[in-house]
Amino acid sequence: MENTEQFQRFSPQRRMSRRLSTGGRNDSFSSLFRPEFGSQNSLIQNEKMWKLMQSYIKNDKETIQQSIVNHVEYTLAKTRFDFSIFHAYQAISHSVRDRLIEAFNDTAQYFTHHDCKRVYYLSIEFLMGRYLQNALINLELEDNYKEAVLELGYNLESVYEQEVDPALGNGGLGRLAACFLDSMATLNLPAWGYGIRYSYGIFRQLIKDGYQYEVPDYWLDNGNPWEIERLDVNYPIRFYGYVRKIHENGKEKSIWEGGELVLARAYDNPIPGYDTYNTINLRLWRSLPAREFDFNSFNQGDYFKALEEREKAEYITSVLYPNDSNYSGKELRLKQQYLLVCATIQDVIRRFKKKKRDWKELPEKIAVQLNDTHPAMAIVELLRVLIDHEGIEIEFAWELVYKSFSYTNHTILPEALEKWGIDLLGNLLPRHLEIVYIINFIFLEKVSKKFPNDHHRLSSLSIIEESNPKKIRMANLSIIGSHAVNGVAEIHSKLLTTTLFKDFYELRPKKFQNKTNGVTPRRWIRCCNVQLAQLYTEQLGGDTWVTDLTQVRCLENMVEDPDFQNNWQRIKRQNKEQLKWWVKENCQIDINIDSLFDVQVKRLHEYKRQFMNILYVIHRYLSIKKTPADQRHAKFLPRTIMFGGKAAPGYINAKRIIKLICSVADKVNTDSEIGDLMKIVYLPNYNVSNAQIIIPATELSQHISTAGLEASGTSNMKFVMNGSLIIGTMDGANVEIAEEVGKENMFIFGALVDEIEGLRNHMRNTEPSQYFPPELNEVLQKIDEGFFGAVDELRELINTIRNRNDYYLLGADFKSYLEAQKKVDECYKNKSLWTKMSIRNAIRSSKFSSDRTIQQYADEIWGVKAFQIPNPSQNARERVKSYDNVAAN
Ligand SMILES: Cc1ncc(COP(=O)(O)O)c(C=O)c1O
Repeated sequence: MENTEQFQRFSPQRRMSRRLSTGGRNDSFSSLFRPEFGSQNSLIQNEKMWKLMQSYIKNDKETIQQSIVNHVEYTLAKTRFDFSIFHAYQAISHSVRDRLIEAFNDTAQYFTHHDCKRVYYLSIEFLMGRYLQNALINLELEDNYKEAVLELGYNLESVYEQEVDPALGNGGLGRLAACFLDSMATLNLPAWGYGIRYSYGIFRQLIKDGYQYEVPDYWLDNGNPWEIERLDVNYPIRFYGYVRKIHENGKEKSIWEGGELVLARAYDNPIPGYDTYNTINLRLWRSLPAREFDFNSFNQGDYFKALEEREKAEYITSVLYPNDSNYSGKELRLKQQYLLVCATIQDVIRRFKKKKRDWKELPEKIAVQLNDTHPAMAIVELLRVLIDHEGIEIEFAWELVYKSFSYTNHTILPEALEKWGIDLLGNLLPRHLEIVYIINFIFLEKVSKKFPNDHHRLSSLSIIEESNPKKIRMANLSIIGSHAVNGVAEIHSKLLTTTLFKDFYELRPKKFQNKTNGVTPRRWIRCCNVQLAQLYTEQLGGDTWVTDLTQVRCLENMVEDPDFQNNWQRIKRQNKEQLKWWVKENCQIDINIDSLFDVQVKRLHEYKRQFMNILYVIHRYLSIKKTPADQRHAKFLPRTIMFGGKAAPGYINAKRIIKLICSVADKVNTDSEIGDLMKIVYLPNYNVSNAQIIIPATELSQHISTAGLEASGTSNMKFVMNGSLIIGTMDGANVEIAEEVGKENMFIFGALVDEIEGLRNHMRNTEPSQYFPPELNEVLQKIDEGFFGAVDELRELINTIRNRNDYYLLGADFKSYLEAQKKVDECYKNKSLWTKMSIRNAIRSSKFSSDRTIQQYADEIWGVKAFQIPNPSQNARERVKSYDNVAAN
């Protein structure tokens, strides 16, 4: 038990000596910190209180039941006469939370005690999904709770269903951040996530008459047992105002003042690792009115107006922007971004300064990872604090910043690249605009020394885009302010260095890296596919594969084993059964359990080409119709084609694609000639908890983006891990999946990334009806004729590809897509062959564990090491007396 003794040597006084970080009039940065209150506090002096905290809560059935019942009575104040299963969920969650908090506090103190280098993962989105099952599995308490809860009259699985799905993200980027947290905790890294606690997550999607309706998702309606509101952790955030210059000791000093102040309050969300006691933190910020009282406005009698102003502060973190891969240049969005980074940087600096040390140690103690450019203003904010508040010379401050930051790029789509107009930015953050100009000036001077008179290069590298109005390019800022830049799959990282960031690459090639994405096997196998997890555990003689997925590769010798194949098929069938019931309940459609479950679930986007999928479905439908009835079953395999995903509310073409899918579904599903041969389903409100049902049940999943446009994808990895075969293009992580599982175990089609430019040129110079294959022309004509109704809007949709304007190259890839689909049918006819391919996909997918990804980030970018807190003895459960050493957090 490494370090236990050291823990015991510290005095209890310091435990609550955390500095309070706000309050009062916060007109200057130095007034952020209130004096410590610890030493005067009698509770802290009271040895008895801390002694009482020394033992852990036990995890036997009776203790668990008692803790649940206590929460029913004392937390929820419920009686037997008004108690529902939802209250049971709340009480159970609180009892799990108690256990999480023990580990969470001890972990925080352990890291502080070891003064380890920490990584801060900044992301504007965290798409966490439900907590309860994940927490129980990571704490290895699921069986204990199952038994305890059953005796109290509840089935744990039904209790899981009570939880709202916290959806504080749009899709891949936010879900990646959630998987990374799980891996950082599991790998014992001293890591913190920082994000925003939106009151409204991504909207709930309803599909009615084939149209998407967006319903606000006020996910906090019934409280959130998983968060800890930190009433004492509030930071002031300034917006607008002006910069005043003063001279001090012969130097010019900038003071940013005036404008508006709001507070950012911390909400902590414990993230437990698996097979470790370490539990890390996701700290989310919520905006609140600043506390100081504006006597003027209240005195002038405009009481309600003054209150309204204060309400506006809460609005900042109210809503998640529902755009995926699309930049929205709204001031409120910039406010959200700045609130996140300003509060986070204050928190990071406060923690760094808890110990007296030299600023040069900063990059040895912190690594800040930017998940895309949304939090990039953190670069400028840290520099501002160092030069304006800490009085550090700019050259040295810049070195500290640059060494501390790293940046992950998630897309090369031009519409997703963030660029803030200088008027908007300069108005909201005047001092930051000045600093951006300074950074840019220093940077461009260095560039022009290396490349004299290369104006083109200077203008492409500049942070300022010389457009009208001028714009700040956040990607350029992120690259310049980071010591490492990475893409998220090999092909994407390569494209960054050859296209979007080519000039940056030529300047500093070593800065550019690849970190292929990954997903956590805890949620995406162990939680969502319990039977598969059991099979692995039985076959491998233990469950250590959950933290070392490479072990499942050892099952290669089972691929030909008929018993293993049968088990594999049985598991898939049970998962299909579960999805069938979900579809019945949510879509009122009966689907054929023996049909091939063919799924495309992801955000609706033209580059993801759900449009091409549905065009193929129409072709298949027409082909069935053309075949004489008595030959149809011999010629066509039954398929259930499922789509799911949200369209951004303002994305008209994406919404038209939903309409087309639903119109085709209406036609096909009610066509008595088709019967069980084909069903089309639009799965509403695709989110993490639905994904956990859909993915394990899928047999074929579609990842069919135009080559070069999907940076990585992460759902492709989840599907493969769960034994789905991929029909896909050579794009994103599909390329590496093919390397791992073997091309022969996938259905690959379509143009390669190097061919795209040539195809686009060809398309522009050719009549579409000539370059489209006849099958596609036939399908387009049917839509045009009104065969599926909604003629006007569907015609608008098909015109997006018909007017020599098929940017996403559906026409070019359609023929090879048809061929790939034919191969799918052939393979599916041979059950044994399909099963073997499915097994190979799953057991060869270990590269795509986010544990691998995070270990690479830790070693190759962050330079952080694991610190595992000693696990308290399972028998005695004598608590490590860690409470008495240092102020945590
Ligand atoms: C709810 C949700 N949305 C979006 C994604 C990302 O999907 P993709 O990688 O296919 O874009 C995922 C990944 O599983 C997800 O769970």
